[in-house]
Amino acid sequence: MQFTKGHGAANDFVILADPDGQLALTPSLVASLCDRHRGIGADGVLRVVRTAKHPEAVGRAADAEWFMDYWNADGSIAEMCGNGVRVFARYLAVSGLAEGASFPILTRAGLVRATIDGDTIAVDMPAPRLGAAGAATIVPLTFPGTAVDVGNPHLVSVLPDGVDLDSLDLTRSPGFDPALFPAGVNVEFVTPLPPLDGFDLHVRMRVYERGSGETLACGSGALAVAAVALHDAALDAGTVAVELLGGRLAATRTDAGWTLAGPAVLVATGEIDVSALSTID
Ligand SMILES: N[C@H](CCC[C@H](N)C(=O)O)C(=O)O
Repeated sequence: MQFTKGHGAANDFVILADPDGQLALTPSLVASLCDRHRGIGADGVLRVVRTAKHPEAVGRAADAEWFMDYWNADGSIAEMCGNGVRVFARYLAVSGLAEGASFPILTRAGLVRATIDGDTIAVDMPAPRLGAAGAATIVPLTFPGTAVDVGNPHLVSVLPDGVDLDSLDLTRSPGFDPALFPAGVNVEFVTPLPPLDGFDLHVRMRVYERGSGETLACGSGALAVAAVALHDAALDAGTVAVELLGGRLAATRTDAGWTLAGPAVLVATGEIDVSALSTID
């Protein structure tokens, strides 16, 4: 089976071209592909399938030719992946499956439009919906967090003064109330940075992703963090520079909606011997 490897700000993905939806992807196969020692290694899998050929997307073919079937590294499925859909767009453009610099892509969280500008790919994203500030507490850190829905669930905690982002142990999932997030949640920790020319706000974040653990970048998480930062600054529009371990993403709100922009690059292609993948059950 052919694959392509790509990443957006070091949030990396195995891309599987499956235009007719023939691949029998399973949680076990996805987890094996994402295994960084026994498989290819990635934070997730992007399956490229024609909208008309995916059972979850039937009827939407008129909106977009391609559907992003996103899977987390543990084999779970997620509704949205902001870095993934940007890498997906790069793949469509490079492989000639999409024409022009701007085109629609269907995701489980709805339709997004990707716009390619050299090394940068921007996507319009679902408008983040904020829950009540402080309604969710991250334990045992006991930091208050704000739930943010970006099509997928996020819990954003602005660190108290004096708490160093690098001091957080994100080798395991931060605790949260499962009653608040029955399907799990991506947890972001954010701290302000000094102003940066060309941006209204400047922050730094780390993230423990649902289904993938700590990743070097999270696009939907950057949008969730930007939404909380703009809200806390009483700004109803603006561009937030979000520094992540893997690089910088820009999250912008205008009265037309929200966009996420940053690098998206394809680094390799190869052949998978599926029979040699140890299934991780
Ligand atoms: N782990 C996330 C999906 C990937 C999100 C992230 N990689 C991004 O770029 O948005 C979830 O289960 O909702």
